[in-house]
Amino acid sequence: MAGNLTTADLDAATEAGEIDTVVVAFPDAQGRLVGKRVAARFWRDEVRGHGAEACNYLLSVDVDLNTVDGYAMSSWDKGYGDMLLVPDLDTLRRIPWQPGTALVFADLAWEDRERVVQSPRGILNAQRERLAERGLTAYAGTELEFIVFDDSFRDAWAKGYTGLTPSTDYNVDYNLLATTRLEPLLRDIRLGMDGAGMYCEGVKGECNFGQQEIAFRYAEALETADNHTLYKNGAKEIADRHGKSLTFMAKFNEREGNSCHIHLSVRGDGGEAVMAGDGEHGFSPLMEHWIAGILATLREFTLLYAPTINSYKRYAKGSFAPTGVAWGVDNRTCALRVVGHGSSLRVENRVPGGDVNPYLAISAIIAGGLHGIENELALPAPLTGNAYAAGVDTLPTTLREAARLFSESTIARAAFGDDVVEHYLNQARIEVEAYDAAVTDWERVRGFERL
Ligand SMILES: NC(=O)CC[C@H](N)C(=O)O
Repeated sequence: MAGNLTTADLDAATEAGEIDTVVVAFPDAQGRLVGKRVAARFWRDEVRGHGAEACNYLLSVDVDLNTVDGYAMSSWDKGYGDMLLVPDLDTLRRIPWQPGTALVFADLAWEDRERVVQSPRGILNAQRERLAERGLTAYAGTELEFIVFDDSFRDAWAKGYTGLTPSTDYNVDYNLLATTRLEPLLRDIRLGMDGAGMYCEGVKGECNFGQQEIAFRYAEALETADNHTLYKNGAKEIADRHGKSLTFMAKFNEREGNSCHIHLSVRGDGGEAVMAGDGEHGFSPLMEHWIAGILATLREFTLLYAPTINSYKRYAKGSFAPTGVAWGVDNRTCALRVVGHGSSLRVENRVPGGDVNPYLAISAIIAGGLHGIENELALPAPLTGNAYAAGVDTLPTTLREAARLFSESTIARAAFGDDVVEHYLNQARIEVEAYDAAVTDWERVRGFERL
């Protein structure tokens, strides 16, 4: 079970007055946690059995919750009606950093209980089902980096996010001195997440000023995506209480960006390892096809790994973020880095940044891997040495290019369906148009006096 509360536990905690609020949550199209807080007695009497409702515009608004055109599932013409939030009771958990609170994830359905296919959980469930048809299960771990600032979120907003003070004054990769100053916050986040049913492995400093990475143990793919979403929300809530702010944006400044490397392996129905074998590098044929499929779809699926304008700023040579389509064995310059042995053998996909929607990125990895298996794709030779200088195909360098590649992908349409492809193409189109219309600080600094 993914959460740490049974419905009976929750009823008992409600009866004892320990829990009074249940958050009914789901990831939106940007991968943000949204939903409602309901009274625990109302949860017990109504929501647990019948679900709750939310406006269907929540999957088709921009970051700022503006209603925007072009979405088939929801529009002014369709009246912006409701979707049903169907609680996934396996995800029920305590939220220790909020008093008297529990949380449950919900799947999104229409009134007739049909899946909302464009919903991130729905998309991942569809890919999990494709794997299950082959007797396979995916296990994933997501490694989110973030930067901590001494400014509160509200002060940072008021300053337009300029002139912020990072919580350390220098590169803190593996640092155990300056990062100690952050321990009260980092420890609260780690213990909070443990109390919400996650297995926190630890924290380490990273290269940018104030940059950190908290690691969690891998879990079944849906559980990991849910935990990732809750953790991002919770880390910000806990930072807020400490009067600090933190960001997962892919590239905050011109130094190192925030990655979200995704480690993923598949196993058989009985939990047995299927990726290790007698082939070259200790791979099974399935593993060879799997990597080949992820590699072959890397460019056309980049939209699902890198969903914002900002995502593409991270792909800088020599930054530890990838720029080229290559795989290697324990090679951090490659987009795909193979690590582990035996049952821990896995592919680390280094393309996603901290702004990724994990449900979509994990779905892309599974769909890519299945494409490789179904077509028995041959694995190219691994890249040894510096992938930045290897002259390999490059990842798309803009959201516009990634959207074009995704729109032309017959593999994406076969794997996800046209409804899903069109939905996320529209999201990209809206984002590109908003960016094209914005005049930025960079332009003013270059042009105001000197041009
Ligand atoms: N730990 C690392 O490999 C650093 C990753 C780097 N911060 C990125 O954005 O990809």
